[in-house]
Amino acid sequence: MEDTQRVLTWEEEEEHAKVDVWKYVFGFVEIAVVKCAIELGIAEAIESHGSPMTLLELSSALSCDPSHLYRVMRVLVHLKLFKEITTNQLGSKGYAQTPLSHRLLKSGENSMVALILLESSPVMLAPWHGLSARIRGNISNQLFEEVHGEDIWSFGAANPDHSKLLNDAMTCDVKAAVPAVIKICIEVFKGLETIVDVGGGNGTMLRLLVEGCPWIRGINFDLPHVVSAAQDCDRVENVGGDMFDRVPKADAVIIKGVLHNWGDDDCIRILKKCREAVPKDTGKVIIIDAVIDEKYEKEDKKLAYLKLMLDMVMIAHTNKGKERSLKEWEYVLGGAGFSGHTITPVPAIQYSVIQAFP
Ligand SMILES: C[S@@+](CC[C@H](N)C(=O)[O-])C[C@H]1O[C@@H](n2cnc3c(N)ncnc32)[C@H](O)[C@@H]1O
Repeated sequence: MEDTQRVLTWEEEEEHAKVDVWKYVFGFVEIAVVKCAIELGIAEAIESHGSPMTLLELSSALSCDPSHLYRVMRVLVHLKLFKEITTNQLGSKGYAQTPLSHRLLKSGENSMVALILLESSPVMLAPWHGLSARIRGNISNQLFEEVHGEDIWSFGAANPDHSKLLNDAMTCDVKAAVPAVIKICIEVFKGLETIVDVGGGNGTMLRLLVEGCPWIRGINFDLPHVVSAAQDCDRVENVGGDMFDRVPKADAVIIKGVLHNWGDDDCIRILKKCREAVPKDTGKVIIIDAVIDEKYEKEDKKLAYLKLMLDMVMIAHTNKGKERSLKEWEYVLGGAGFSGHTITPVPAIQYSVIQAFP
């Protein structure tokens, strides 16, 4: 995509830098204020009120001190999470929802609450303090393990509340991604009678998939402690196990947001198990993950940045996980013995659909 913006002079950049650097001083404040909004239930209060709320209405509904709430709302309005609109001819103002604040509702198809609460939890924030030590190689363990004494999946097995938050957080992402995938890639699922979702978490992806493609039956496959808390759903069977040992057989495997948690060697091991689980002549493995466009040619800048942030998250929270470029995907797919693949970027989200053929 051609960049039509004029290149700034050093002096102009210097002027911007004076203000821009504060983003790195107080960047965490945005997350803290959004977390505060979620915990106070601001979006719920305005939603159940049914129309814009004045400061006094909102502070009384939330049992908050109006002067403090006013300051929080001033930031949230500045961030365009909520908007302040004139509600009558006398010029009274009220706070109203936006598409972003709808994502701060605890329930609902667009909710991102669990994901925000997970990533801003003390458990997930703690490893970030060791990022430079990890990059220098002063910490050989994964950062998460260094801080919590075990990897993220064992930690989840021992801490059911954290495991639930993690699975609920993944559900937020699935609800945003799967309808977009089905819309652009319905052909991928035609002709499949059975599909196994490897690392399928609480089964939300398969629920949405069998709803969108009613000809499919699914197997939700994940670690035993994860599937034991999975939801029951018609035409979906929950199976516990370890993807490094075996993957249940089906016409196709789908695997979303799992391979980026692992280094190349582990990825190849997982992909080999996936390849062995599907018929050699008609089967396929459908990978839903990010593909980093290293040339930044055709990409939306916000999505490109999101993928780079996700890549940092992989360093903080996994051992050798990473977001992969096209070449890196080709390497692991080739290493796992696939004969060919196609890649379809899904518009407006960070993922591509990679179909790999045995
Ligand atoms: C980042 S989550 C992705 C969940 C879901 N696919 C999604 O996209 O929302 C990774 C999943 O891999 C599962 N997992 C980790 N190790 C596993 C293993 N050895 N065998 C099966 N599943 C595993 C985790 O329990 C978790 O549900």
